Amino acid sequence: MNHEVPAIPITVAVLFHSGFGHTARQAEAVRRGVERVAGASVLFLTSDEAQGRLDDLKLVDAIIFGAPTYMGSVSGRFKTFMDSTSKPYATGAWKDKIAAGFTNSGSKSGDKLATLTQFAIFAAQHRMHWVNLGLPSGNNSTYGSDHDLNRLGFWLGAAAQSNNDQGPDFAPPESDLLTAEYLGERVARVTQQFVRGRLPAVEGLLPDILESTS
Ligand SMILES: Cc1cc2nc3c(=O)[nH]c(=O)nc-3n(C[C@H](O)[C@H](O)[C@H](O)COP(=O)(O)O)c2cc1C
Repeated sequence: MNHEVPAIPITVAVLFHSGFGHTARQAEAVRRGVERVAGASVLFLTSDEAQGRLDDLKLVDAIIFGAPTYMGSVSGRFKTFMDSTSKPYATGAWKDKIAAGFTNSGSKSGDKLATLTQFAIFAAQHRMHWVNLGLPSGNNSTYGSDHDLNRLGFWLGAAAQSNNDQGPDFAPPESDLLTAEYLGERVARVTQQFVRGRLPAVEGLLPDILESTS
């Protein structure tokens, strides 16, 4: 029996800020990952645009948050967006949506974990379900390299690093963009599984699955 998740239509918002274009490259990679999944479409918004699109965000199934790490936290412009969401917070408009996050910074660590943690707490305050990166850490052995997926070794979300003297045409490197793509695809697949679980129309599938595993 085929256990592939059927192509359930879902919308995933990729919602990000980028001051100089590096995190925007990462956001585009997340978008490509989502779009690889049949049935998934993307609402691609900067955090400035998103402040005027809160009604549209009510309708999406998942939101992937992205920002550069500035001074050990999300950028100020992204925080302005966060603080503009008190209405969906109060009404529970994002409750039970899927959430995930990504960040990029100049240093290999750069305190990116603080930014990913900030996204996860923000999602929890909105009563969303956090999805982690789902990759083992790369580049942590004698046969590892900077070409590995998750070369920076984060689990909470996707991390990227852009050398401070390189523009967004050159940074972040391909491995970080592929890591971001992986996150986008993972979130889309998890979202489909979650949405499928709430669909009364597919209840009939359950006995088949139980039979084949018993
Ligand atoms: C105000 C400011 C604060 C920054 N703080 C950090 C930091 O805490 N850690 C770090 O590794 N890089 C830091 N950087 C470097 C940026 O994270 C890096 O240049 C990143 O690629 C910028 O992404 P963007 O082009 O999407 O804005 C900072 C840059 C700026 C402008």
